[in-house]
Amino acid sequence: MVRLPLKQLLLEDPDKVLVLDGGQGTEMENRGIKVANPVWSTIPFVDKSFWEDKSSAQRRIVEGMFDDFMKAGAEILMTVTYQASFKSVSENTPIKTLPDYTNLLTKIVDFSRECIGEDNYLIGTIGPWGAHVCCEFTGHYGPRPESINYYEYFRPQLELFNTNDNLDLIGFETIPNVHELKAILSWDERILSKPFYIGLSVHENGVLRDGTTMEQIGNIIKGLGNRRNPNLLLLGINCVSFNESPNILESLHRALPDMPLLAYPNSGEVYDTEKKIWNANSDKLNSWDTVVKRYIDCGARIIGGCCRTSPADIAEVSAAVKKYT
Ligand SMILES: C[S+](C)CC[C@H](N)C(=O)O
Ligand SMILES: N[C@@H](CCS)C(=O)O
Ligand SMILES: [Zn+2]
Repeated sequence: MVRLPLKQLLLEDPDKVLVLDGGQGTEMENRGIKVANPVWSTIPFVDKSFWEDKSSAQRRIVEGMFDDFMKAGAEILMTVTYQASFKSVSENTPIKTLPDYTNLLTKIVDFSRECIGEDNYLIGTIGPWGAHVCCEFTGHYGPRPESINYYEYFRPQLELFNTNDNLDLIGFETIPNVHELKAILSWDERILSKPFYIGLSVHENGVLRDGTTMEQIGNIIKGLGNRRNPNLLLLGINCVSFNESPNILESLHRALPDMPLLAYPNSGEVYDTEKKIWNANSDKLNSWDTVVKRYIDCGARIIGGCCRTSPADIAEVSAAVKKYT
């Protein structure tokens, strides 16, 4: 293997900050793939022609997207599997059985590795339980969020990601609810046997979407003691307000000063879950240069962009990372 194992890289090179890619689902949409559907950005992979015709238009779009993020400086990239849980896929596409699902996910992971080559790192991304009911920006998980069987929901995707050597890291993204967070944190190395991170979905007022404070999250993690899964490499924020993201990351850093962090905010636009469109919010008060510096100052080791950020944004992230490391 050309690249060092990620855990080793983060430990042995404490000044290294990895540049992540940008918002894949929305970038695919910019390039002509209609992602407004129940499996969202997984949609092109469900079409047989994606695999049968290597020059299909959709395949070229996804390859072009990976290429442009790498040209912009990304050195750690994601599989497009945010809304590819077994539940989402089997309820909304012709892929109904576990073997067919496993086959699909394996093809997506292996294709992504081919796109990014052996030098770059690959993250197997897993959206939250709330993604399939579109409540990752509210955290409203119904009357008894503590009773949801999160493991059952994640297991098929997780088991495949654990064992596929093309993946360096598993990424739980946009987690908005503390019960879901606690469930993930309770899983030991038998369930999560590969390095992983958790990206929190945080309101612009600085609390998790369900109201949990960063201080409370810090206490939950500290309270794990020696039950903490050693594969938890990073904690951070994703798809959060661009303007507020440095303040939010700083509050997470105050709560957990020794924790390696990651940050990939969205463009600042706000998602309309009914119409599946993005609406302008407030003007950008900061530049990537400013936010990246503040992320690095509080211990960020992976920095990139989430929804509605493009290769042009990642080029700015990359320039700032070079400047401040
Ligand atoms: C991060 S959001 C834009 C993903 C899409 C959402 N869960 C939906 O289904 O519309
Ligand atoms: N990795 C996903 C995150 C959605 S919030 C994407 O970029 O589409
Ligand atoms: Zn996002």
